Amino acid sequence: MKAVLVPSQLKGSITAPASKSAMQRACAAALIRKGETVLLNPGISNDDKAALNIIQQLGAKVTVQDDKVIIRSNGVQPVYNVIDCHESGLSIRMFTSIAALSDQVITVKGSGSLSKRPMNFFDDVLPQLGVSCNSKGGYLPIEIQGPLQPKDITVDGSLSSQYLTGLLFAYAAADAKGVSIKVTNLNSRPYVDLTLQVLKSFGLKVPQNNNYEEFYFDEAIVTNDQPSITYAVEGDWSNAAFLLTGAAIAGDIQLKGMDMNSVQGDKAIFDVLLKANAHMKSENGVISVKQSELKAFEFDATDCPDLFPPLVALASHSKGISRIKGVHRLTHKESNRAATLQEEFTKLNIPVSFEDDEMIIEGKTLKAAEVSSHNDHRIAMATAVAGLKSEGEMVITGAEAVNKSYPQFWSNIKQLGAQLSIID
Ligand SMILES: O=C(O)C1=C[C@@H](OP(=O)(O)O)[C@@H](O)[C@H](O)C1
Ligand SMILES: C=C(OP(=O)(O)O)C(=O)O
Repeated sequence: MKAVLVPSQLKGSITAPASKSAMQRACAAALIRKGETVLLNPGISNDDKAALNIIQQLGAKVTVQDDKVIIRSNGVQPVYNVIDCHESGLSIRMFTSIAALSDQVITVKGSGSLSKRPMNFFDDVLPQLGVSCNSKGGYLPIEIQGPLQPKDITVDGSLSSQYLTGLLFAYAAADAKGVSIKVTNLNSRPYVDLTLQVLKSFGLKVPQNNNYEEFYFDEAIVTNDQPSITYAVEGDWSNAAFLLTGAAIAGDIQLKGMDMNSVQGDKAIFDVLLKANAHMKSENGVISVKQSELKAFEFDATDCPDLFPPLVALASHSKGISRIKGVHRLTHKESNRAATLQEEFTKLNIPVSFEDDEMIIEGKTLKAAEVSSHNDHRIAMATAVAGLKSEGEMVITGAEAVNKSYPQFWSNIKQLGAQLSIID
């Protein structure tokens, strides 16, 4: 699928999509919690659908209604010996440890970009917890057989925080007592805060966080006496970043549905936009952003790597040289985002270079070109919002990649006034 975009202005009011990070965690929590969960504002992205399917494969009963999802579960009781994570990094890294709570042999599979993302963490760690684990040389598919037994363990958190998230859910579900997960070099820390917040919201056991170096599950017994809980999935700061950046480049919009007190690390987009001289404010639950003369900025995105793509779009329209730190965090995403951002923005006349762990972007007049999403939703959306102000018609191939996190992206920006055609 191709998106053909003519320079345009975004104007009007829109509600942000649901956070797939919160939605997938809520699915995991609803599976391990015994009882009924009502999810309000459920996500509809491919990653969210993958999570809803996985929890059914692991025994939960799911009813999807117009504006809510009802999940009934009695804990992990697989009804199928395969779980399919499609392209979701979070789902595979979270549900592999959760599925290992069962004593059945389970094959964990995925597709597309996920087949190229490393999973050797499981080969190293799960056997230490009594789980047999065989991956295909550190890649998918992975065959596991538990039951996982929580033990004192030390894991590496440098590649991804998602593995730790999976272990925290699995330990909470297994009612871990007096054990700790020690973690070295943890990156993407706000995502772990979100995990702890979801555990708490679902009445599950929350470990003590000792400076992101140790997560200690104490001896206390947690009783789950709420037969039904309701959880509202919050708005997604990671994808809101594209709408806000697009409006700062070429527009005047009001964005609803964002929690300014969210623990999502990508909320930092608000401060970076202000730093870049965007005209924006947050009032009564609505964020307003209006186009302005943008100026270069510096930002450390080590703990919020998903902000790189929208920030490169922002930098491309910001006068001067912007510097974004944390490039090493980009290698193992849906694409190698350091390489794909450089490749695609170079086509648009925007010089992107690297110095140590920093990406350096020069703001210049954007030339229109045909760019590729590399099957990476964030590359598709970054090039699109950058192309709102350019010297001609832009073509984005592989436009369907947005379905991974934000299937409504093209229709949402069209509704805001982007002159856009989608060609199958
Ligand atoms: O836990 C999560 O919801 C996520 C964690 C981050 O991954 P890493 O921890 O691998 O950086 C982020 O990039 C991903 O999009 C979602
Ligand atoms: C990297 C991402 O997601 P995941 O790792 O969950 O596939 C993303 O959404 O940018």
